[in-house]
Amino acid sequence: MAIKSTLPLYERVHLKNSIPRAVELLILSLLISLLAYHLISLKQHGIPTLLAFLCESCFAFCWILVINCKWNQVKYIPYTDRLSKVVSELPAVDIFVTTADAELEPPILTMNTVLSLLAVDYPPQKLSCYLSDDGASPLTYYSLVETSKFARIWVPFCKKYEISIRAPFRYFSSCSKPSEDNPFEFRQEWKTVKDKYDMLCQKIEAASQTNVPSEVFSKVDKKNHPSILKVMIEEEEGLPNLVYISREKRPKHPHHFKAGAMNVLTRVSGLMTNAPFILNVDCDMHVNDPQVILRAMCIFFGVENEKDCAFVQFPQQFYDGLNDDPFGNQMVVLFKYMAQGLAGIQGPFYGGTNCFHRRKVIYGLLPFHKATAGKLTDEDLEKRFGKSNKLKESAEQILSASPHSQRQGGLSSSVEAAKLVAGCAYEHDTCWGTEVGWKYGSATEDILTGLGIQEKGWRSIYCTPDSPAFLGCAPSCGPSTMIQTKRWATGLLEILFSSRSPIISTINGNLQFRQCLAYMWVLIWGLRSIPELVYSLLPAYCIITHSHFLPKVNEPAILIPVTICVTYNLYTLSEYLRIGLSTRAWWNNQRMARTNCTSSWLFACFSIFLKLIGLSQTAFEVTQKNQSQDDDGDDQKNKNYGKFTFNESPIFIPGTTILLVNLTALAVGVVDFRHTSYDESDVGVGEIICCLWVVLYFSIFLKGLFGKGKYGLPSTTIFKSGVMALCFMHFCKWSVKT
Ligand SMILES: O=c1ccn([C@@H]2O[C@H](COP(=O)(O)OP(=O)(O)O[C@H]3O[C@H](CO)[C@@H](O)[C@H](O)[C@H]3O)[C@@H](O)[C@H]2O)c(=O)[nH]1
Ligand SMILES: [Mn+2]
Repeated sequence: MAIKSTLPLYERVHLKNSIPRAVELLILSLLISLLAYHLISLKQHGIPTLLAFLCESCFAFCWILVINCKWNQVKYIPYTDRLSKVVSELPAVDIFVTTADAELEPPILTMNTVLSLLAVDYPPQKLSCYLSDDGASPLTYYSLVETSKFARIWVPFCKKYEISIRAPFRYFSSCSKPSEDNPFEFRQEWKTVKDKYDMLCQKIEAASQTNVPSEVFSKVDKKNHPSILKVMIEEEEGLPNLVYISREKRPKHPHHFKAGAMNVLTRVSGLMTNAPFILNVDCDMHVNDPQVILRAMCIFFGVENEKDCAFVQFPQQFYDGLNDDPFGNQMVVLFKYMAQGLAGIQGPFYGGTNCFHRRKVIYGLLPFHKATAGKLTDEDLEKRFGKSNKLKESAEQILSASPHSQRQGGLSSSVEAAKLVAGCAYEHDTCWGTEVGWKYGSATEDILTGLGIQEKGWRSIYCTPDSPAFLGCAPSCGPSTMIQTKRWATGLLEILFSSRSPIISTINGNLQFRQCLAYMWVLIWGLRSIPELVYSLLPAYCIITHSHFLPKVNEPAILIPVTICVTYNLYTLSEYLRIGLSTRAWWNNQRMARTNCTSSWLFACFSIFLKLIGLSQTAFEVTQKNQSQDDDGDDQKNKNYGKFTFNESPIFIPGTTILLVNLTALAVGVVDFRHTSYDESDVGVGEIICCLWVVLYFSIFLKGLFGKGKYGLPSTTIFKSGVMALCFMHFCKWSVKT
């Protein structure tokens, strides 16, 4: 028995990566040689070389950050079968789901997420699921009422037959009919459950067409309403608790978007169930692996030192992803190598969803303080957590790590107190949003909150079971992809330029130096747009002005950029091929990376600039979540499957401009080439090839020039870009004269 209990609950495996490391260092040394070459030839070539030198210095710096992130690849493997031998009683877990807009986030998706959570393999009496609805939508409310009824047959069905997929829409689409080999009883029940699920879908669909009748929602304005709170399932045999919350909103009070919603969820659940662990997911992220909570518990209970695991982050993966990831938003490679590398430093960043937290960490506990409550007076508690006595009590319980005492009365008895802590004035003069809970001040509240945890010295753990733990949807058209990446880059810059930047945390706090570099890698996304923009115009500039930034083809130094280009592309390609992705996916992602960088990230820079000079505020634009691409006919659909779409947004101007400039430069280059013999020509072959390469990278826009409808660039965008391109040409001419 003694032997059994010493079996570890998880294993930490170092993955061998000597070859990638060697290639990374090779690329770095080549970059340094290129810089040296530019430095030497600075006098001879002037401005273009200087610009190239500056841009390449930025690229080299980013590359160092990348190498740092990827250096130690680590994987965690939890052993759920050992859990019951080590942990006699599983702890309670409060689950938070956030939704904000019933149109962009169809309630049926949210309901599937909720159902998949209610049906996980974990003692149901230990689970409570809280849905926060920032849209205060009667439809979402109604859907949840109906879902709670359906849950009463769905959950027992899943458990009885050990159904492997517990989001009904995924289950029924993967299994359209049980085979005849199944027992009669199962087939019968399957039919009933399927009929009930279809009915649920129909009801929600019908309700979305009409105004939903509801006594709770008479005259609710979603931007101006009191807290709405309803316990839908309470301590029922075999079912977790289920609670609906729509926090109070008033026009004059900032609501802090998702972070605000998370803090309300934390307080309300603190009053009602106060579980020591919290799982949070976005409304589109359903559970794909029913054992996921058990896996997380293996890690929480398996770590020798609590400090090593503030939170357990699972990767974001997506279902029904378009083939070969045309929009570059499935981020498979990113999650694989980057997050796995972070796992080898101080742990992964918090990703905002698919993450298990310790409640006490969210409450701001320091890792080396096992319990602080002894030292906290009532006044301290009030300053941190606000006026609610019940909340103060519950927080004290969490911070003092006193054994979980039985709640007085059920959830329903806390409804009034809970409405109070869900009020928009509750956080006044408290630490919510600063030292307690999810942090305010960035559109990427996840990174900011995770940084706040890690700077205290906590570590985190990245868990990647073979079958995806959670699955969600990725944006399915051009504009929403761009808006999402713009929001991320904006939020990240907000952190970089705030007093909470990781540099300060490393100097004053307990953030490890290498972790700080890792944060820098992600925080500077927006800034990278500037050197990339310059670099994508540089070859064109050189061709038009008959200057050079690359060595001539007959100089031996030309081998440096050529080798960088070949090695870098083979290296990134191998990352895709090693995990079974296609060459096409690699190319699509490279292309999107350039597009995102010079468009969305550039706009992020603009919006941060406007914010810094006090002209505007940043907001959280919710991503559209439905997979159906469009309402065109079926044939049409197949032909346009995965094709990039555009709209009037100015975000498409930089990409179009870059394309137009490079096309013009190519034309100029070809003409020049034909009018002069090779030897006397100033046109650099290297520059021409670069121009071509840029055109290939921006081929999305090339297609957009000729596309029809939403697959084409709007004529106003083309016109504006044309004007910008002309200005650039003018600038080139002017710069030669002076
Ligand atoms: O005012 C708001 C805005 C958003 N949300 C919710 O926040 C979640 C994430 O929003 P989404 O539009 O899906 O953004 P994504 O860019 O897909 O989200 C990623 O990036 C966010 C940070 O930018 C993280 O918070 C998310 O967890 C992460 O999945 C969704 O459940 C929303 O319902 C709210 O509850 N209230
Ligand atoms: Mn999302």
